[in-house]
Amino acid sequence: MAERSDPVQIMKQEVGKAAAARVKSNSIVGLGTGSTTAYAIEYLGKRLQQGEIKNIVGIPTSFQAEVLAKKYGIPLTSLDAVDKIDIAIDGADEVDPQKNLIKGGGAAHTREKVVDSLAEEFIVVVDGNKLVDKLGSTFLLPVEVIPMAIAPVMRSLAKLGGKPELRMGIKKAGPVVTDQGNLVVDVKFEQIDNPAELEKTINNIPGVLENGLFVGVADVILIGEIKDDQPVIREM
Ligand SMILES: O=C[C@H](O)[C@H](O)[C@H](O)COP(=O)(O)O
Repeated sequence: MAERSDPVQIMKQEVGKAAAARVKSNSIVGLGTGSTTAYAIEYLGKRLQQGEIKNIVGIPTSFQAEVLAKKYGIPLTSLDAVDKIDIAIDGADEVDPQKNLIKGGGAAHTREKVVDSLAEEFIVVVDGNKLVDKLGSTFLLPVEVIPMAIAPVMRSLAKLGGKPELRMGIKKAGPVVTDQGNLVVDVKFEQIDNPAELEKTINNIPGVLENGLFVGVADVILIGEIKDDQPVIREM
């Protein structure tokens, strides 16, 4: 994990902690992916181990979430074994004033959308740098694509006005491969004026599994900020 004295890490840690503090005993918890949610998983595990809460089971949204849940002692289950998710905690790459999101910076948005959409309460944890007036202003839109369709899907995304780029691995030669064995295309759109429409349009391209627009899914946004050198949590 990154150095916790770094202001961004402090914001992520505090907001992760604040979200974990909202989980009640006897809950089925969707466990998101990414560096901010990692703190929430850590603190949730600590609350469970310290007996502050009991009878929690997690549904991981990625291999990363599964590994962290095991590390911090959170029992896991799957969607086959439950008929509801009480609360999900997950990060985001961008958040607009209507609580719409871009997710998928860690290539986990497909499973995240399944789990986060099923949750009765979906809490998003972000540091203040993730807030934008319009989605797409700072972050490329991730799209998960089945490998045999990569060329036609990239052409279709370009026809929609986007600039698609195949996401390449770091410390791995070749492209990023998702937990489902697919590829990720990151698309730059000049403006995303209608996220709901774009989400559906992209998902209608044959070969696209899911894109990172989360429209009308988030219930609460918890924002970690630093004010007067102190971390503060704001709710939207
Ligand atoms: O695929 C990854 C997820 O959507 C993450 O939740 C998102 O990228 C935010 O991650 P982080 O908290 O590391 O900025």
